[in-house]
Amino acid sequence: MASMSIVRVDGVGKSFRGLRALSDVDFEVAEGEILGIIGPNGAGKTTLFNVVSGALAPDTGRVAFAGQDVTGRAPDRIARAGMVRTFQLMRPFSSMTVLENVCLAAQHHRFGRRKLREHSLEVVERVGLGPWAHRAAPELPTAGLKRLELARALAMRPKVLLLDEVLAGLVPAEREPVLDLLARLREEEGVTLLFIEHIMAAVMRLADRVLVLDQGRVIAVGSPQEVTSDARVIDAYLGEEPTHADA
Ligand SMILES: Nc1ncnc2c1ncn2[C@@H]1O[C@H](COP(=O)(O)OP(=O)(O)OP(=O)(O)O)[C@@H](O)[C@H]1O
Repeated sequence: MASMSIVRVDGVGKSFRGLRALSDVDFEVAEGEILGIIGPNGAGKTTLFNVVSGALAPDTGRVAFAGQDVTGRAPDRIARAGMVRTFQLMRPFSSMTVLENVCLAAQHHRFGRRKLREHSLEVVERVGLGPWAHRAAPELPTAGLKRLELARALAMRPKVLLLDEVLAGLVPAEREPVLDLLARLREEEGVTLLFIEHIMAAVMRLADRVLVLDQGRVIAVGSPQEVTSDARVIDAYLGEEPTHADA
């Protein structure tokens, strides 16, 4: 079957000592598409990213990126091939500046020293951390650390970016520029985005399609409107909306 999809997940299952974190997960993402991933705590969202990015080998099923089977391939190889993830808890190298942290992520491009710094500084400015470029990374407030995590991923020039709750811990005013940046990445560079997010307003605004996980299974896939009016989704997740309130 001819396919335009850049990411393809087929029959993925993963258990942790008998706990089925993922069961028979299938989906495809088209190049340049923005896929939101939602679901209650423990639904398997992060585990799915771990499998797709190579951090965890699935028990069953396959992951393909750009037509290549990458199942079980090392995460750094997958990242270098162009599928890059961010982490919920970012760990900057504490003895380094913001810029140095980004340079480190960009290093695999084998740019010369000057080009590496130029490229990294561009990315630092792009995420709005220009004024912080030469400060020690741990001095950044939460919103800054989130941006640094995004900058490190962008420095790798991803074709596919997997974002694990990039908005968590940000106040609404801090979210807007991040959402704008993500929308621009797709518009201007055709970057494909998969993003795990609890903030529904952000999902509604950014996602072309939404995939809903519950207890390790895909219970719905569709447009944000379709998914949010789906009775199963309301039951499993949106019904408890107050616990996901924006606070
Ligand atoms: N390395 C691990 N060892 C054992 N159990 C794990 C491991 N990773 C995840 N799990 C379990 O697998 C299930 C799915 O977890 P996962 O973190 O993928 O869910 P999630 O949807 O990302 O949740 P959250 O929204 O809280 O981040 C949970 O029950 C979790 O406790």
